[in-house]
Amino acid sequence: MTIDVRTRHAVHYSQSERMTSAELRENFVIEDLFVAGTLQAVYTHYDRMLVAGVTPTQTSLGIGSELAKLVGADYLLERRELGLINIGGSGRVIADGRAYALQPMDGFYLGMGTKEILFESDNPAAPAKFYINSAPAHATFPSRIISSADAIENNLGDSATSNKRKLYQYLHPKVLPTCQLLMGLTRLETGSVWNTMPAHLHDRRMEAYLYFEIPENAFVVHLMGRPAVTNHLIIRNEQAVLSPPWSIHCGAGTGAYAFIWSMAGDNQSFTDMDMVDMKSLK
Ligand SMILES: O=C[C@H](O)[C@@H](O)CC(=O)C(=O)O
Ligand SMILES: [Zn+2]
Repeated sequence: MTIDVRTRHAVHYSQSERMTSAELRENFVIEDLFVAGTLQAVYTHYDRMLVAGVTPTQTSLGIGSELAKLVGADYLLERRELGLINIGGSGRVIADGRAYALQPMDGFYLGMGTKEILFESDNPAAPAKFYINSAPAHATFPSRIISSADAIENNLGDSATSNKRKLYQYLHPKVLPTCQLLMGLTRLETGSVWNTMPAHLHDRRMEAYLYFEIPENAFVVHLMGRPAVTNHLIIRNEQAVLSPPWSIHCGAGTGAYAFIWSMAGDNQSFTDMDMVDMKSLK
């Protein structure tokens, strides 16, 4: 199958707090997003966010009728917008006949109304890996590349607390208008391992994390749950985590790593976070 589509239902914390590790993974971890020559899609009921990984090799891969059917439209972006960041080799997106070349770590926004979408890699041996998020939209904003240089750089954390990191805002109101989607990339500095510490909540926006640049034997311990009832998820390279509105989302790696965070929901204010008192974590 070159296109695989799965659905994830929204989960109440009273259920997740009783789950085994395997059940938590089935509901909150996406293990195989980047499978050579395929499009892997997960339709979540958190703000109807669609999370997908596209890894084109010899031939192009397109967003076709399976995803249109999934959202009950003539084509996926009939009433949706799409954002992506390329975490693989160079490649391109062809949108309604127009080609957009994307280097590693380049981002891309496709506005509502785009009908035909194809993905290609320059070199099948080092394929592009397009990490995609799509959310419902109400207006058409211009499609455009957000190069890694266009993203807004923020310096966060401190090496003394092992959380020194650079956070790049790609899909952000200061960079370009979108309906819902916010998207960016955070990279830990060597020797730092903690992301999003101290942790926060934002009940009005869901969030997804795609962890990458994790060496083979390394991993990230991602923390989820209500602050007083946390669970952990062991995350390997290029696995994603769905973060429900009621959940903290932070983690520590066995070394440095990077991740793409993205959000959809009621506002686009990146700084709208309810900080959690770290003394309350259990
Ligand atoms: O709501 C914002 C998100 O949780 C992330 O952007 C946080 C993050 O990447 C970090 O602190 O490193
Ligand atoms: Zn957050």
